[in-house]
Order: sequence, then structure tokens, then C-alpha cells
Amino acid sequence: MKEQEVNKEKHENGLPIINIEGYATATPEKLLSLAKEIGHACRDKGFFYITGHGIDASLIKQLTEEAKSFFNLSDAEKMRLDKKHSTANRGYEPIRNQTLEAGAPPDFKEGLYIGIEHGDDHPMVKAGRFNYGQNQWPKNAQYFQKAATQYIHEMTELAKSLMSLLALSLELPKDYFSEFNHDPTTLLRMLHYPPQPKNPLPNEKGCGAHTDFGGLTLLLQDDNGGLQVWDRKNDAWIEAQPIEGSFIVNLGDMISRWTNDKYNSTLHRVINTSGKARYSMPFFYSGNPDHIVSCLPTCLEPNSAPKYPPISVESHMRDMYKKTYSGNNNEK
Ligand SMILES: O=C(O)CCC(=O)C(=O)O
Ligand SMILES: [Fe+2]
Repeated sequence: MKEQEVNKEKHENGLPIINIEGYATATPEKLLSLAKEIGHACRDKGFFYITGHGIDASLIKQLTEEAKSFFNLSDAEKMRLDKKHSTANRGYEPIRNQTLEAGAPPDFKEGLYIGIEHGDDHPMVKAGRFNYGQNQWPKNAQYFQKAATQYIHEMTELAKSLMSLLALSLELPKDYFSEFNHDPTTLLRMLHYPPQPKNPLPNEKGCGAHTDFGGLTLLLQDDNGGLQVWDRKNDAWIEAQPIEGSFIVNLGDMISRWTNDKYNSTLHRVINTSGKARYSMPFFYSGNPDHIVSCLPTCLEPNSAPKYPPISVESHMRDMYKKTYSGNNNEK
């Protein structure tokens, strides 16, 4: 695909803004043109905005309000839902629990992890598989639970569509990732970043510099800013300012493995200098736990070897969680 054919709209920070409106019913030509834009963004910064995604604004608003109410609960109530009680990586994560940047102080953020609800009798729960289990909800959470479930469902469908566009961008059939998309591992993470402390520890941040672990991340952020994306061409951090009604999409490490680094998972971090509470909601789409991620046929140059050995989604995700929690989690 020729770079000059791509019709690029960009934010002033240089990140592309891709309007995917009508993608669900788009013609093959329209899909190819969207795929070109996405492919260009993936080879460049690995981060882009999407608009026209079709996720209901009132659902987003409701969930945002639920997140704020949740983080306003007492520490005792939040700690009742401590993620340590879960073997499925669900529940509350207190401030300074995760260290996303090796060598930096733990992240100055708290979170609530929510996934698809699986009962104790589900065979994957019985088998102790990664991320399979029940959520931990605060009291009287029926509306919250309903909204989160609906959001996870809609975001999963959106992520599947983006995987089709990614496949097309890599000159693969549209349904190339259908096995990966089957029964996927997903995680909705609600995050609250208090204002950056007045006297932070050296190198302390809301979220240390890291790449995401899985397939795609679709991030909803409030209007306070603070997310920074590493621009490897210019050796500089770019401020990924919020754009109302958009999601930021970025690629996780599994996509680097698939594409032999043709597409990169990009370093990013959060420093909340707004002086206000910042809320964000990354949705992580990591695919079927049994899927084996190995170098794609269209990404291996002649006479070269894959840089990464094949690995299952589940093994890769477990490895990454172990690295960033160093004993602070009870993930099986
Ligand atoms: O809060 C954000 O804007 C980013 C969060 C993030 O990068 C993550 O949770 O992996
Ligand atoms: Fe991230």
C-alpha cells in the first residue's frame, strides 16, 4: 500500500484521527481505505484516535459517573473488593499497587478491573484459566453492572471490527483473526489518577512508561489530559490530548510479535498535572486464550527469521502480569 494514497487527518500533536463511521456496513473499497489509514498509523506512532465508532454517548456518560461514584467510596468499602481476593484479576486495585515502569516508583493511580462474568461452574473457571471468573461489585451496583456489561459487549464488537481492518492493512483476508476473536479475553479497567503530588518521589507518575500487553487497547479519557506517547522517530513524548467523542487506539505487544515489529506497541505514560482528579477507562482486547501468536505470513521479509517465538495468548498475558505486579496480585 502506498503511503501517499492515505488521506490523513491529524491532531496538532501528530496523531491521526480516523473516522470509522459506517464501518459495519462499509463497502469493500471503503474498508480498504480505512485499513490504509490504520496501517499507516500503526507503522508510524502506533497510536491513533477513532471517531464515528458508534458507541452510545449516554452509555459512556453513565459509566463515567459510575466510575466517579465508585472511587468516592470509603477506602474500607473499596478494599472489600481488593483484587487480591480474586483469582481472575477482578476488583479494586489500590494506589501504588502496580509498577508499570521497571525501576520507577509504583503508579500513583487506583483502579477497578471488570471483565465478562463467569460463574464458578464455568469449565474455564474450574480449570483456573486466565481472567475467567466473577467480578467484585460494590453494594447496590445493579445499574453499574448492567452498563459495564453492555459497554464490554459493544467494545468487544468494535475491537473485532478493528482487527478486521488491521488484517486488511497487513494484506490478509478480512476474517484472518476470526479464531483469535473467538471467545476473547477482555478487560475493562476504570482508573482514577489523583493530582500528581506536590512533592512526588523521583520519577513518580500516574502510570509509568509501558507498552500494553495484549492485542488492542481502546482508551476513553476525560478532558484533563496527562497521557503521553513516545515518539521514537523524534525521541520525544507527545501529549495525547483528549478529543471529545473519540477513543485512542493503541497496539499491544502481541501485535509486535505477530508483525515482527512492523507494527509497534508504543511506550506511553500518564502524568496528571491538571491539578484535578483524572479518570480514564482503557478497554483491553487480548483475544482467545488458546490462540497461538506467531509471526504473520505477510510480515516476514525474505531470508529473515521471526524475532519472537510463538506463544499462546494466555501464557503471554500471565508473563506480563507477573512482571508488573511482582507479588502484588493473586492472578492464577
Ligand atoms: O489512563 C490512561 O490514559 C492510560 C492507561 C494505560 O496506559 C493502561 O492502563 O495501560
Ligand atoms: Fe497502557
